[in-house]
Amino acid sequence: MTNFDQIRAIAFDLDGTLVDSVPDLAAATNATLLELELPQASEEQVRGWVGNGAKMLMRRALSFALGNEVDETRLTETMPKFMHHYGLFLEKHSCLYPNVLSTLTALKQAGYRLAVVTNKPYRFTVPLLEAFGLTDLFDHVLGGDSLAQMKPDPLPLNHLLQQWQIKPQQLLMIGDSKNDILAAQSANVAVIGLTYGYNYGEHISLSEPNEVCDDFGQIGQLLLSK
Ligand SMILES: O=C(O)COP(=O)(O)O
Ligand SMILES: [Mg+2]
Repeated sequence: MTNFDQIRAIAFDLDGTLVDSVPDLAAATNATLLELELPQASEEQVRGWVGNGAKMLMRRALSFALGNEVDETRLTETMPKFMHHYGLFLEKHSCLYPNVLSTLTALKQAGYRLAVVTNKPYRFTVPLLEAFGLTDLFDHVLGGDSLAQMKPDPLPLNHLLQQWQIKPQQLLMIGDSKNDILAAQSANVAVIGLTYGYNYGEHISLSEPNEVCDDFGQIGQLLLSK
């Protein structure tokens, strides 16, 4: 088992890790497609499109609905529609995964510094955390548009290392997608992969995280049972 003794700070992914947000992402995607008079997508399809931010989600949705590569102008015109619809849904059908609140609270109480590093646009990230009572747990919140690059680029994690003035071996990333694992590996940061989230239908162990967990509560067991 990986030794996490040096870890002082933890960066959490959001969608598919803390919050099951696909029902609302699917509702907003379909509201957008409906407005464009395009065919609807299933929740299962949308689940496979989440992971690289809102623009990539709409690129994949339009490409499905139109049956071809998406014209950039059309995508640019569609984004405000999606952002409007998602802002209306946001947390309506979303929920926290089991053991998230209790584990985050225990980690915070144990002295770990916590951050959110998501590819979701920042403007949706903050109200979503607020809706689930998580805001006060995190010292830093980085959205997909907070910096010049999003995961799988290591920039958000390198940014945290700088903000917190800690070494890569003191930071741990926790996420459900290969984008989280790749970002951590590129930043030389240890990473735990979760099996219950969204990873394009691929098992997270294929990305070779340091540990794999099926339940968020197991993170507490790995980091608090000393
Ligand atoms: O919004 C997305 O595409 C994914 O967001 P995540 O990075 O929190 O999983
Ligand atoms: Mg995720």
